[in-house]
Amino acid sequence: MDIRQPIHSEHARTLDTEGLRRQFLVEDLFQPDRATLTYSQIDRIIVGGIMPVTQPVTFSAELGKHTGTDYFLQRRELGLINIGGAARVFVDDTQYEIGPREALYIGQGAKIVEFKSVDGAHPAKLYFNCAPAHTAYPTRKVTLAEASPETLGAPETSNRRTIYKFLVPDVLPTCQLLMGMTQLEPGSLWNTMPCHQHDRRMEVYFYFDMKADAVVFHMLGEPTQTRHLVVRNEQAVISPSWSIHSGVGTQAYTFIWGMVGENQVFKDMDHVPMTTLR
Ligand SMILES: O=C[C@H](O)[C@@H](O)CC(=O)C(=O)O
Ligand SMILES: [Zn+2]
Repeated sequence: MDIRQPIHSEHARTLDTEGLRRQFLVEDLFQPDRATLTYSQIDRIIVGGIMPVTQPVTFSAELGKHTGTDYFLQRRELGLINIGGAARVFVDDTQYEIGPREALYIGQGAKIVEFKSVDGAHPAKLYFNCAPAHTAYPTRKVTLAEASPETLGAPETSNRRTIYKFLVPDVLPTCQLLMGMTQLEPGSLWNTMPCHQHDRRMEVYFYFDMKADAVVFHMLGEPTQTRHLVVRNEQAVISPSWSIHSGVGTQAYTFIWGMVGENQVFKDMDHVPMTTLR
């Protein structure tokens, strides 16, 4: 488990490229036959990836040591979106078929969780966010069609994109986790500009669908103290509540966003006027 401490905005201002990457960037999310986990002490979100190739993957009993519980999800909920080949997920006594671009919400208290690829030659890639939870809401699969798609932006501003809201209160109840996927149209490069903050929630962006030589310049920092990270395919960025989160790619890309914190109101954003940015 990679542990990331919370970070004050005044500290973040002083960092160079390597320092910013160490604090905010999550790399190597998908490793064969194991789960990778990055634990941020900001709202205690865990960001990770699971890629079963030759054998099933489970959450090891040792994870309970990190969470101080008998088993990993005893006091946590988990949301995942599959960006790879078809997956089969076992949650206690139930089996779920999670196809490409489908999501699964696993409610608090799930004891035995196992992840398999249907075909190891086209392995599943399960990107997940996991957060502390206070009650057990039902485990449920959510398809792309159920994710209430919303298309925003325009070709003139290079930000035409569709937001699929998978885990939001309109679709299903969760304790605090919100998750969705935003897909850019070919030729569109910008996400989330004009940008925003939400003091009440932290957020994590995970970029994918990118060629090996493509990059996204991900913008972070306070609106008057912006910085950037060069992000490559299948890497994630942790965004504290005080930070903007927006990006521009060298080609179109897709990203998964996940939020935890005070409320679950997707539209509750503090929009940053373009004239404020520095
Ligand atoms: O708080 C909401 C999140 O930042 C994202 O949903 C924004 C996003 O997907 C986009 O504008 O493309
Ligand atoms: Zn946001």
